Amino acid sequence: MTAKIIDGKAFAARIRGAVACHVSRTKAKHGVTPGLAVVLVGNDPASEVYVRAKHKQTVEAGMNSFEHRLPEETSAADLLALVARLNADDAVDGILVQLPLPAHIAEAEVLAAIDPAKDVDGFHIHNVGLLATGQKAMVPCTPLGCLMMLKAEHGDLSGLEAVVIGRSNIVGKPMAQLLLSANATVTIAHSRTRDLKAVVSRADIVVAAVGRPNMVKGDWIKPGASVIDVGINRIDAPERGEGKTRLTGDVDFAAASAVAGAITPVPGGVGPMTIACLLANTLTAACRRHGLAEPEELTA
Ligand SMILES: Nc1nc2c(c(=O)[nH]1)N[C@@H](CN(C=O)c1ccc(C(=O)N[C@@H](CCC(=O)O)C(=O)O)cc1)CN2
Repeated sequence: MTAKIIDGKAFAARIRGAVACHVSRTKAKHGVTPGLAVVLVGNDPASEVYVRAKHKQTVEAGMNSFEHRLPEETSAADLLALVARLNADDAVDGILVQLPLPAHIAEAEVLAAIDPAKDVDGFHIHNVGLLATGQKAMVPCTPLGCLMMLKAEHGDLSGLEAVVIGRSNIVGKPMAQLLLSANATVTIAHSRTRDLKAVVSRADIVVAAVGRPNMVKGDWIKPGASVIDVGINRIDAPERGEGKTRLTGDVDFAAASAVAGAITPVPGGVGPMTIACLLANTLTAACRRHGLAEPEELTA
């Protein structure tokens, strides 16, 4: 079997289009322009790229973008003071603090300071709890994007065997909760899982989010399974010239795509969905804050 390649770039473009449509309606009918505030502390080059892309795509969707760039040496107190101002700012519907933060700032304390209603990352413990108990929450962007792709592939996920490899708070755990809410039978595998190959090979859905290049082998995949590769690993690429690098996922793409039914590539798979879902979450947060109908097709 040769797998269908799930085109995350095209999927994300469709979501951004749907967000833009909703935004133009909320502006015209209700005079509400959703606003997203993104906070970047320091100069991490990858974070710079993501924050620039967030600003551009937010503006393209017709929303207000408020960018806050703070120096590396910013104190936790100053960052918390900015978060408090954004919480109180009525023009701001969504707040995102770009991760990772510099080592001297405790991430958990900053995430806990964000108003849960504006927590478009879905990382606040309040939203984590709502998601875990099957209630309406702000859902983390990357798992939300993965769920959208899986629903587009399968329709109903009821009864399917899903294996999530990785137990991070940002991807693995919320992904498992979403799959469970969609009535899949869910296993979370991790670094201590015994016989990972056996666990993965019974899955109809594999979500790999471990951050280890090409860890999931082609002969682990059940024929016809859907494989969602969340890993974005930069590795050396001497074949491209001296000192060159390239991105690769957590899955051995060439081998897995000969067996799977559908698979996401890296780059161009899950990555672009993360920002598209951030825009969707910002619109959802704005609708909830202003008592407007939510864009059902853009939520979990
Ligand atoms: N507060 C947050 N911080 C971080 C998150 C997050 O969801 N919230 N996720 C990641 C970074 N990220 C968005 O912030 C992100 C990562 C990757 C992509 C993406 O489109 N990747 C492309 C490849 C890009 C490249 O060439 O480098 C792809 O996979 O095709 C978008 C957003 C960590 N921090």
